Amino acid sequence: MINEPTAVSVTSLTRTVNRKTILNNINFTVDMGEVYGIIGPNGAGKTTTLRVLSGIIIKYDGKVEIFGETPVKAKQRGYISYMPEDAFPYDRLTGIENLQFYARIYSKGDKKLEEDFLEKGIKIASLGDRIYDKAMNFSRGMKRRLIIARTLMVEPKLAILDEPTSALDVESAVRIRNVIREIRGQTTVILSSHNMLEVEYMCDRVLMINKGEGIKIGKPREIVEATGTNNLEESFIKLVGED
Ligand SMILES: Nc1ncnc2c1ncn2[C@@H]1O[C@H](COP(=O)(O)OP(=O)(O)OP(=O)(O)O)[C@@H](O)[C@H]1O
Repeated sequence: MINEPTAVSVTSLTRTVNRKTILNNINFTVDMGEVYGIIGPNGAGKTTTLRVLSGIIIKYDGKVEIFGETPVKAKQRGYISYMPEDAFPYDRLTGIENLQFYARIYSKGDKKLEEDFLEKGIKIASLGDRIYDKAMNFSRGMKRRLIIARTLMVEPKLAILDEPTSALDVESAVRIRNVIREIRGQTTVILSSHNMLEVEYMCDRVLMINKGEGIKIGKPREIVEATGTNNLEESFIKLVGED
């Protein structure tokens, strides 16, 4: 069982590519079981931050610890389940075959665990009988639900979701937001979004970033109150304007 109070700690994270600073001295910590949002406009550095946390980008300055390990070590230990923004299912497999494939890999021969993962995945995907259909016949929202299910069903210590609800219709986005809210407290989740309004609903705390720099950290309601605005979107505009 998970005991550590701090799941993720990021200190002075800086990434420079071809002399261009993409992330500039980013600092934040994520508590166990928290749903943490990294929010900012296009090009702010959200995906880069998540790719560092996932152990995919290994060239950076600063210190990043995931359950006390480097991201690469945490990935090797199977602590992290990462959903890239452009993740897609295997089109030629049915929905359930997609889930079975991952359940088998992550359960490492433990049949009972494999069944548990699959059962959980079916529930999260909530595709009804369509789960027996080939993924190529799914709508964008159905595909995303399948990918989210695949990411979360394996009960990772840390789930990293890049723009989990982007480009989805209202119904699919609401379903996914509810899934994320439901796992709050059980799984530590870090997600990115440029939809600041939905983040208010999903996240315990947020890190606002703009042009590679952290501009505010806090609970959505506290940020809104401190900035004297009506919502996070207005807060962001006010904070960036004051920059
Ligand atoms: N390997 C790279 N080489 C050069 N520039 C890069 C590289 N990776 C990212 N960038 C630039 O760094 C900035 C941040 O990119 P990133 O993808 O992290 O932003 P983002 O906040 O996720 O944006 P979006 O919401 O559009 O996905 C962008 O200006 C991007 O073009």
